[in-house]
Amino acid sequence: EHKPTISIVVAALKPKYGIGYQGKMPWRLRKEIQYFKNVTSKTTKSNGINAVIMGRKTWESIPKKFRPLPDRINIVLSRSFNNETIDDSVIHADSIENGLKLIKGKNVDKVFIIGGGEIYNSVIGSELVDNLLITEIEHTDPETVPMDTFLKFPEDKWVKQPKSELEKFIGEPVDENITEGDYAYNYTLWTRK
Ligand SMILES: NC(=O)C1=CN([C@@H]2O[C@H](COP(=O)(O)OP(=O)(O)OC[C@H]3O[C@@H](n4cnc5c(N)ncnc54)[C@H](OP(=O)(O)O)[C@@H]3O)[C@@H](O)[C@H]2O)C=CC1
Ligand SMILES: COc1ccc(Oc2cccc3nc(N)nc(N)c23)cc1
Repeated sequence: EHKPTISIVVAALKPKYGIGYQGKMPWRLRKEIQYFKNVTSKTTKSNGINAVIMGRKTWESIPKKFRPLPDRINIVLSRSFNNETIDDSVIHADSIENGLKLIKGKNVDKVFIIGGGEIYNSVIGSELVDNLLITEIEHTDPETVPMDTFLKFPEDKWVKQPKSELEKFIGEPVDENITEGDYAYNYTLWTRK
């Protein structure tokens, strides 16, 4: 069984890497949402499937009719969960390690940690995480964008890869310098130094 790569995938507003406000994302970037759906769903492994790992609060803020996120195994983390497989697409676990144990044998290709703030910041220091897929967002006046959740990642421990490496990881070309309203953003891949 090949060991799946584990990547954080997040959209963050520079320079403070803000990611949320009052339980929501402070922006709605249509092409960026498409990128997120495509990257986390696309698998190059024959009859493979990807898994997404999220915190209980992020799961609860997905409207019932839209969860689980389709075409991906959804692993939800809560300290009060027993480790159990709920159905073909949903797994409950009390840690990432225990969640990963429950997907063994399911032909999982890539694993993506999709939020939220507490999950990101509790795993970003862990050796478990191989890649950071950060959509780096810029704004004409970032201080005017309301934020209360920030990605705390040690920039000295990670190195931003060239776009060619990101495209290799995803398996297709990516746009650059995308603008939507007052936002401009680029997709990036970071690996450990
Ligand atoms: N910009 C972006 O790309 C994204 C931003 N976000 C933003 O993040 C915010 C939501 O994040 P947040 O409120 O922190 O909630 P999370 O989605 O991170 O969920 C937090 C819950 O996850 C569980 N949990 C956290 N750490 C662990 C751990 N180490 N082991 C087991 N369970 C754990 C706990 O559940 P319990 O309490 O049940 O024990 C905790 O209460 C929102 O603002 C959302 O918009 C979310 C996704 C993407
Ligand atoms: C409320 O549920 C969710 C909230 C956020 C979420 O993650 C995202 C949603 C939309 C776009 C996203 N873009 C990137 N780069 N990373 C994420 N994790 C995203 C996924 C589910």
